[in-house]
Amino acid sequence: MTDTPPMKKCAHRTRRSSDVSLSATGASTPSNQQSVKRRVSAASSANEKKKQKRNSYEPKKDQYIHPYDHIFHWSDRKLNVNSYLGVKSLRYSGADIKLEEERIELAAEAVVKENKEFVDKEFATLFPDDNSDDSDGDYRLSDDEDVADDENYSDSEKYFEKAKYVPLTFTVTGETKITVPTVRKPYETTKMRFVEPLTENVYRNDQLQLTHYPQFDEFPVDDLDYDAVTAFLHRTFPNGVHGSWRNKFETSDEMFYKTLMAVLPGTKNLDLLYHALFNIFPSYDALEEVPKMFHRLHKKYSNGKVDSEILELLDSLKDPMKTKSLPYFKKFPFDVKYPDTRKNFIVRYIKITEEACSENCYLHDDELATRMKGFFDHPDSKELTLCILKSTKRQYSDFLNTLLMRDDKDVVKNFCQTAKLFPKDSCASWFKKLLDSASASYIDAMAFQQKSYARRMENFRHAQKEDKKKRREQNKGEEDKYEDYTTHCDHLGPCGPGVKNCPCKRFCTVFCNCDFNCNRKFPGCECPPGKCQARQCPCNEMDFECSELTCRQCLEDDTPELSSCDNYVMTKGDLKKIRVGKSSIAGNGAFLEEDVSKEEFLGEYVGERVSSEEGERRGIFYRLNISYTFALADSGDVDAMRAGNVLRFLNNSDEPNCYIKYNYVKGDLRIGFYTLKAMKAGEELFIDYCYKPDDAAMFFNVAPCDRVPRIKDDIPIKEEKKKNQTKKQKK
Ligand SMILES: C[S@@+](CC[C@H](N)C(=O)[O-])C[C@H]1O[C@@H](n2cnc3c(N)ncnc32)[C@H](O)[C@@H]1O
Repeated sequence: MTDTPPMKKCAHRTRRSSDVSLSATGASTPSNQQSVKRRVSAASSANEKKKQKRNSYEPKKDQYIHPYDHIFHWSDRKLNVNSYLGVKSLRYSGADIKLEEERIELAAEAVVKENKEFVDKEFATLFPDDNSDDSDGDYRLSDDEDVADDENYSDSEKYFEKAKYVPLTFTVTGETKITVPTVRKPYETTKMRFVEPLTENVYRNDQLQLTHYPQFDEFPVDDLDYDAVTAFLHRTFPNGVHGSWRNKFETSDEMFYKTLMAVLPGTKNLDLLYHALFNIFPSYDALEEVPKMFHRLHKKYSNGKVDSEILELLDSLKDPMKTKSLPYFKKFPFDVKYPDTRKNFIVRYIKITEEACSENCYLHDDELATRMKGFFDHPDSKELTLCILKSTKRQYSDFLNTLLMRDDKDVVKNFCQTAKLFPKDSCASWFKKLLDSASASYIDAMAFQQKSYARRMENFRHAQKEDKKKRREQNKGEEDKYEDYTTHCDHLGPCGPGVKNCPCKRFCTVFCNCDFNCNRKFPGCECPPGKCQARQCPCNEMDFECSELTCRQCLEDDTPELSSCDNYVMTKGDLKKIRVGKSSIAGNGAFLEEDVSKEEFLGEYVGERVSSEEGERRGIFYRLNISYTFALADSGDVDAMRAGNVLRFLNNSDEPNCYIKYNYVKGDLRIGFYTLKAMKAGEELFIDYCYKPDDAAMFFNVAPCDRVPRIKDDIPIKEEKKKNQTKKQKK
């Protein structure tokens, strides 16, 4: 788990292994429950703070606006999209949501009615002589059956009454009273388990809504309290359980789209609209995904008559996949996404406006008019082409970032508008600074040479030393933790933890989009082949696997069969021959199928790469059975429950023959398994899970059926047991 305290005894060779352990996430020991709660409450207070901060958001003049800041957030923060609709942004309350819901419900009812009429008409043409005779196999309910159906099933309360499962209200210790929507006990089904084989981690989103209730018969107890488990699930998933709440309108995509189009013209606040939509149609993905889906549906169902106003509106909503709310989306192959990473400039086009904004407008400046000529592609052009150097001066960077890094757009349509946001200088003066930072041709821009490796390494080490000093003062000597190096930066100007636009906390990597001479960019190593296992190798020192983007020499002789670099094993995806067999300790285990030597790489522990929060949620189910989750400090979890490789079968031992070492591969933290000694084929492999005593007691000594939480409480069961015992004694 993310905040696992120092482990009892750990054979890991990793220097900072205390950050990580095979997670016993969700184990139902009291201490663990408390820690989950603590984490939840800490997270919620942090969220509250974030929310407050967002609500008080007022873009200041002069403020750099990062592209992500324009992305739609689920808050009542003021958004440009509302001004597009010609109304002011509104803050909203519960009553506002209710009103909005009513508006949507009306529209949805109309769409459903229209659809029903359409279907009826279709049927009428298909079966013009139909007189409800089902003799030809076309079964239709008789009038009587229709009534019975209505009476028994249309009203959910009556339905539940009939089924003897009524909604239950109860108080969870120390928490608020909640009403639990009841579910019917599912039919008996056979268990189905399979694991998808993986060769590398796959990134998974947070699943904020549970897609379906679990098969309760999977839980190995007879007296399981279904209602309590249901309540627990509702508390665990922020967006509830699919289909269990107000899912009044189970509709098709098309009907959902029609409802949206019906309500959109009267919309005063998009935040509110989406919030209410989600309340009514919870089955339509998580809250964060609705805007994206809206875009997709519009493209699909507008029948070629794409409404440009709507599209513009949708564009302004942006793709929430890019936001930080879904932490792992940002990690998709950025080395492909940013192929220009190694270049030191960006290209932008500036549209020359027709009207001057003021007396000090750049359009009135003769000197600038002459300079501009050098940036036109041809004499009649109305757009300047600029190659802007990323290493622009700090004094200019706020302005240039706001002007050029917005909306991922290449063309700046209104220079004066941005200049107005920075009134400390005139429009003409900002334009001059823009031209100062740019070249007119790629060739000129490329002419800036990359500094030598030795120079870059020297700058890097110096910057790291300075940072470390500062951190030591701030953290009072606390040990460095593993960090997430996939937050690559993408801005102009210098980098660093104190710099507004730079998300890189510790240092930049080759995947960052900053200038190639950036002082904070890790330059890789220059070791000869086969020498990178030594701690003297800068990559090894940083727990980074060598990369062909930074390290030239060690990978020079690399072939698909044989790696010339010994710090490249996980990138290559090497895996020793290992089979699954009956363990000498518990359940299945992993056995060698070839001889290995000491300190040999066995393979990477792969699975679904999820956020720590998602790991916690999944852990709630795993505590009922078995856990395959590895926690990676603050970088999330690797869960091999549903997908993984053979290394998921390694059991725990206090005398392990393998150990774990964590390495960054392409900036992402990954788990490597290594041997502690030479071994022969046939031997079973073990690692030390580094569990806390509570977790060990839970997962190693307690049968799964005894781990099941009886939230409604144990008392009736205990009393039942006592009664039985006294009966027996009497006999
Ligand atoms: C990653 S799995 C290991 C493979 C597992 N034995 C199987 O059959 O799939 C971890 C689970 O194995 C079991 N386990 C591992 N080491 C154990 C040990 N030393 N004693 C008891 N159970 C153990 C626990 O149930 C634990 O949650």
